Amino acid sequence: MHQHITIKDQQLFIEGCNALTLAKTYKTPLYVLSETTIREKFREIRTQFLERHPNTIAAYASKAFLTTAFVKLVAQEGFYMDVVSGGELFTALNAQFPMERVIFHGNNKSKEELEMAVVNKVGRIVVDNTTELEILASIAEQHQTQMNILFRITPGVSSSTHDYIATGKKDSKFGISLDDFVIMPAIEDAIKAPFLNFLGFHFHVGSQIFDHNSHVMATQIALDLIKRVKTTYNYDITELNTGGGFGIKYTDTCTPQTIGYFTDAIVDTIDQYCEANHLVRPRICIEPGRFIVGEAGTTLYTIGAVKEIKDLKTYVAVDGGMTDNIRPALYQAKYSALLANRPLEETAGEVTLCGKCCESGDLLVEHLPLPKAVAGDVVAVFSTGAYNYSMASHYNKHVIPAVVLVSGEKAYEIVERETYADLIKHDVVPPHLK
Ligand SMILES: Cc1ncc(COP(=O)(O)O)c(C=O)c1O
Ligand SMILES: N[C@@H](CCCC[NH3+])C(=O)O
Repeated sequence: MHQHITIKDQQLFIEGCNALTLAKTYKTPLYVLSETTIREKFREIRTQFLERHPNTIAAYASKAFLTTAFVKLVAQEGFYMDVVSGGELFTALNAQFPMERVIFHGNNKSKEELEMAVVNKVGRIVVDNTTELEILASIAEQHQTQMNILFRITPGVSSSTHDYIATGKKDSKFGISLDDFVIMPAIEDAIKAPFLNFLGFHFHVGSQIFDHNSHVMATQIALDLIKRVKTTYNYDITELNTGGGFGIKYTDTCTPQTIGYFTDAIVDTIDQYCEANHLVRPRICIEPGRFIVGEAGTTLYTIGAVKEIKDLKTYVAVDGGMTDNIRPALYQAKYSALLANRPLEETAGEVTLCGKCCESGDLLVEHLPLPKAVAGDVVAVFSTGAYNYSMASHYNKHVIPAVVLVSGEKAYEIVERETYADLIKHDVVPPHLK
């Protein structure tokens, strides 16, 4: 398992913190994040990408996991931040994240969101479609504010991942189509717009990818476009954002690569093409989310009901489920898990780890080898740092669990567990029902 997970005296530790003590102190379900692992991922990106190649920037894709403390951590690490909504932008603003380091994405940004981005002078807006281009040009003009923009393009490449997290295919809802009659007039409009500073292009081919081929193919397509912009408009593209998507380890079947495996291939492709075609080598940006925070997360649950169906299967139910981790239900995502109180005990067979929501599909791990589990046991599910807390829901009026950041032997609660009162605080009763 991951470096920050160890077993001492038959007990599971996350960094220097005993998982059972965390579960007892903060209650379960509980999201636990290893700060050391997160910082190690930032360091890997720095040494293998930012410091290895000139004129590069890296942004953290905040959709993977975002809280105020996390914004502070990203700021401290000196990274940029990708936001995709007014809510994510607000979280960054409220935590005093430097706005010039914000990259604002989204396939359907509202006028209000675009206005918020302009008023707060975010560093870059990634324009997703021509409607947005028109609206943004007029908002920037109204506010007499010069805005840096990129175009998200749909490179038309497929990547080997789940369909729902593949975003680079031609039929994707994201990005501007590369059909000539769509992209070329849009580029011309962007170059001419008095309050827009057109930097270049962005693509994102998908998520949880282990092979650099789709990134390289999309890079080549973007480079051909950069060359066309130069020959058609004599305009130098100065930035190319190649997105995120770098895969992590959920189970032993995953084969994650270093960040350098991806970025070396991307940078080499760009360097060679630009040299051969006498183009200005654009600044290269990446924006990983899962890679930075995914492996750092562990979710702790307490086991309740155990249902053995003779000769069929055994359900082991925990006190959370699809409300804190929707990924198995949404993408058939696989996870690995251990009993935190008896991590070394021999397995008694395979079980289905399920949640407590009123859905048959509320399963966390199928075919999980586990010792004989009983009520009160604590189970740890690994690699839950990305797209778990950020995709949590209130289905069945479950409260969203607390998040604890551990660093060595210290544990810091960075999100408090919700209360039942939180669940109804926005309810309004009209007069005739009072
Ligand atoms: C535009 C964009 N950038 C970055 C990411 C981050 O992806 P990942 O968490 O797979 O690195 C996503 C999400 O898939 C995205 O849509
Ligand atoms: N939410 C997805 C990742 C983002 C996909 C689209 N940008 C996941 O859990 O894998």
